[in-house]
Amino acid sequence: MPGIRVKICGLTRPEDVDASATGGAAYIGLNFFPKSPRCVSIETARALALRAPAGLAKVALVVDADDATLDRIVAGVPLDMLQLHGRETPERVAEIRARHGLPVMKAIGIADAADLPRIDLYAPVVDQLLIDAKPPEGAILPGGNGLRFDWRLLQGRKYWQKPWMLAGGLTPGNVAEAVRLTGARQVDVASGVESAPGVKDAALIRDFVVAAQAGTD
Ligand SMILES: O=C(O)c1ccccc1NCC(=O)[C@H](O)[C@H](O)COP(=O)(O)O
Repeated sequence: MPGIRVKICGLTRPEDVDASATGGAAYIGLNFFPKSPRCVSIETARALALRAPAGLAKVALVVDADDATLDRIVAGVPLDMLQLHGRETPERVAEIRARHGLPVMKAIGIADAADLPRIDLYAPVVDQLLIDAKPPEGAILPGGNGLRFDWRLLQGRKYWQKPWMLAGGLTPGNVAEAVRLTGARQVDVASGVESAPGVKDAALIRDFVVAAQAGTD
């Protein structure tokens, strides 16, 4: 069985790229949501993406971005995937995927069982799904809040129609349990590997990747 693939989301500094690569991550996330403490400019994102070694996939995270914004990001940054973390409809997701020629991952917020059908709604139009905690009402950030949902909601549902990642409040201390409970083969983390918002911690990244693999033991 191949190992768990980890995405470290919201890198802001060159040393975060190095820590993700040496720590064994499979993906890095570059955040373009202006209100996020993890937001980077196109110039910074480009420098971070160019620093990533071959095999470390670069994912651009956007929230309800318009075409002009997406055009600038895609033209300026070498990318492997787009992550849509807003209220994009399935039609908009399909449009973005066709326009930019990049694989697209749609984030789906989960709070309770009533949210689960949205996964099947988006599955036909995406390359990957990011199953994340739903942000609380009125939250400034639609993701990256360090909140988890009840992982038991995903129990017994290992095989969606598309590859998927589990996210939301994961930490080095709980990711093994999350993997065991949900059967996730990919996990994503932002705040659980930070020493402060937007500041990744190399030791936490390393511990997180090791702990994620332990979930399959
Ligand atoms: O991380 C952010 O600041 C962010 C802002 C706006 C939209 C999405 C954002 N993060 C998306 C991610 O992929 C996070 O890794 C995911 O939501 C999990 O975050 P966390 O619970 O902090 O690990």
